[in-house]
Amino acid sequence: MSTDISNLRKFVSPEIIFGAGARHTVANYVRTFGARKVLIVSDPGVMTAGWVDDVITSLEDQQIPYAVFTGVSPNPRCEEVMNGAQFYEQQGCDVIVGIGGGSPMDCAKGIGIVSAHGRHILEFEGVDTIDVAIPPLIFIPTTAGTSADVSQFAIISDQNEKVKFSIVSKAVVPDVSLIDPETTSTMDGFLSACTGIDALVHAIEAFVSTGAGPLTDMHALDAIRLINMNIVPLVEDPSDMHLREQIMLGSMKAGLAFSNAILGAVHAMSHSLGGFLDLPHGLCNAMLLEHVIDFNYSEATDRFKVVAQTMGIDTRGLTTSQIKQRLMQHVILLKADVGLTQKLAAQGVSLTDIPTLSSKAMQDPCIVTNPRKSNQRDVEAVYEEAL
Ligand SMILES: NC(=O)c1ccc[n+]([C@@H]2O[C@H](COP(=O)([O-])OP(=O)(O)OC[C@H]3O[C@@H](n4cnc5c(N)ncnc54)[C@H](O)[C@@H]3O)[C@@H](O)[C@H]2O)c1
Ligand SMILES: [Fe+2]
Repeated sequence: MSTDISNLRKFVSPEIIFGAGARHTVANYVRTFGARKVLIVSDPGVMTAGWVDDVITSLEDQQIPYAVFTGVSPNPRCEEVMNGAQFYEQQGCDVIVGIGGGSPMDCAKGIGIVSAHGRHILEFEGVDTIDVAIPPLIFIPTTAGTSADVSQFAIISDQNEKVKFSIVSKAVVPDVSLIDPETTSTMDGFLSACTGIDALVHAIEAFVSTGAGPLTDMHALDAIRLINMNIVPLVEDPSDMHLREQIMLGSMKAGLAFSNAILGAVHAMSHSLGGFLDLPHGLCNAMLLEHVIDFNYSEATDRFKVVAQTMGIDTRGLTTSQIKQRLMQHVILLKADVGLTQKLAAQGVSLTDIPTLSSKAMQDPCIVTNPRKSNQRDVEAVYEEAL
């Protein structure tokens, strides 16, 4: 009997511990890897918020040696990965705990890759480029957005080329993800909005991706429902821990979906934009979302109809074109309600930048699973709409 391998689907995920207080169990998980010394990777903002101290307390309670690396900026850079890998070697570490948003977690993945291979991080751009086992990774996300703690992506910024590049591999799925909604309580409204919209984009792009399937769809739809329902109330009342938990759950489900179904043009274009202007990742996605939906809609009408219904739009009696308009309008209003009304031009993008931005977006792996095949001119037109 022959098997058509194009019909096969795989699903990867870390061991996940979800719930308030999960971060305090970090030393127990470190122990299971027999760690000699732990490298904690974080950034100054997360350090100031106090979350790194909780990791240190947990490790000290069990007399586990550690070193702390916080030289990571938003949109983590190649040099930061290389510095972190050098520090990891100097300190004789053998397990990595990443605590923070997507930036420290991606930098931690990069440190693991570089220390295992002894080569520059730039050499690992692309899909399945990792051929040596990397050190155990235990992650604690402090934003409810990127889900780098469950994903097989690492996104690093190359400031020589002014572009962010993707490393996609099962090897960068962490071993353990301690998802603790309490860590998101110190995010301000803008960060909560940017990261929440990033998670929503993950879920929508995963659901309409050409890599979508039965193993990812339920996570994507649950994520859309949870984020759509709770993100505006959360930004209005950032202290509501129940809402924080719902958005964290939505983010995790979006992460499981996109890690396995991959993403689409919003992320391809957003990586290009974020590398070019060093803007917050969620903001880049927000500025592009409805314009990419507009471009993609005709190639995935049935799927977008389900997205619209999941966001509470009553599609009965509506034509395809009316559903599309209602969905785009809903997305614009949702973004406005969380304070994200920015346009590309005001962020520093000019018409003459668009060919370069587009050619870089065309090289991003996320463009491959976009539901509508796109050429460079298509991508340019979408950037122009978003100006
Ligand atoms: N690997 C993946 O699967 C994946 C997916 C999407 C995005 N990303 C990447 O993740 C990065 C963005 O990550 P992000 O949006 O989580 O933000 P971030 O990690 O860049 O953090 C942004 C700022 O928020 C601060 N911060 C983080 N958590 C905080 C908290 N709980 N309280 C107070 N301040 C806090 C940080 O100190 C930092 O100054 C981008 O580089 C993006 O490309 C990766
Ligand atoms: Fe993202």
